[in-house]
Amino acid sequence: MRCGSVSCAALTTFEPSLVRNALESVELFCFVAVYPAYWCVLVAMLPVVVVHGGAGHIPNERAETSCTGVRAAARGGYAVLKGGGSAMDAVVEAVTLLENNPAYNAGCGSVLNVKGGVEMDAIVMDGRTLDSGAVSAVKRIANPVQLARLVMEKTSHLCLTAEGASEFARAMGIQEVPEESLITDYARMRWKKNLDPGSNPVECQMGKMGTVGAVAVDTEGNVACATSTGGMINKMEGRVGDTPCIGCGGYADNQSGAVSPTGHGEAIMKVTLSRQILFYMEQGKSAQEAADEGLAYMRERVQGLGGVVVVDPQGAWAARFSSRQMAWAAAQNELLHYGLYAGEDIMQSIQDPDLPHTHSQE
Ligand SMILES: NC(=O)C[C@H](N)C(=O)O
Repeated sequence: MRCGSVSCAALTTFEPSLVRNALESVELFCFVAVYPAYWCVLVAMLPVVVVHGGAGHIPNERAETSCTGVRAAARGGYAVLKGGGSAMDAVVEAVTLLENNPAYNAGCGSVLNVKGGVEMDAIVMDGRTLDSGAVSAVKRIANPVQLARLVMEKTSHLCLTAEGASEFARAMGIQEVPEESLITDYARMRWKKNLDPGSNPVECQMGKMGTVGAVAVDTEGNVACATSTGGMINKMEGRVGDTPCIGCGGYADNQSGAVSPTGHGEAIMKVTLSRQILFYMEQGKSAQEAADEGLAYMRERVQGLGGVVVVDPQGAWAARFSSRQMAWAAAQNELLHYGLYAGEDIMQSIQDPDLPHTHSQE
């Protein structure tokens, strides 16, 4: 398993927005002059965005594409944050980019249900207010994460499903797309393979997953999460997984942090993985420790595998998984970290990706 998590003990006593506002005053000018190290560390921690492209087994021929996509999504989310956007803006941007990328099981590229159709789930949550929005089993929508955000912002509900969600999308002016435009040759090939009497759908389900998600902290110290998925391959029609269920497929609270998970949805739901990890953080565990403990609990208690990206409000982050692989990327302090295999942490400059990449093993 791997993680990125920055130690910042001195920072935990500072409220980022207070410090930033005070910077305009002479007092803080003196403070920065006297304690430049504190200021440097604070500036280094926020903003941050961490994304994943699904836990599971990524075939060799798809590894590079998976890594390229998460790097692009982290860059996109980070650009939003650097431009003054909120954590919510950043996670929606990052997940939209991943939904539009056919390499992942979300939006275009979603896995097919047993009838060969696409039904998608998505959630967003805002750590400032605990507002959340989700959609489940939606069809013919290019970007379910954006629809989930509209559910949060424009309705008094937390989750809309199936036909009701489509009706709401139409009322919001979201164009439906042909179902075919969401289906890749790869998704169809896997669906067909799983219909073979000799196939092992359980093994396949535990294998190539590819749900996408993001967590972020903006310069104000606000956290948010977003997750989007086509679900589990050859699932029953109408199956709702963990993703749109608050506390399972994501959770964000400014008082503790934000989590976006991926993995076997039924297992994630049984242990309410996202909320459980934040509970561990509330008990004093770091993002990395809490992620590991949550994943270990899910493995021991319900034999579930998966992965998570986690942030705390100070900007410490973790990308951890109990599955064989998880494509992930994190952008912070003008550096992009990414990895796919256990223990991998490759770093490159955000501004200049052509500079040599640095490898560090845990
Ligand atoms: N790939 C995944 O992460 C699947 C998703 N958690 C689901 O069960 O719907």
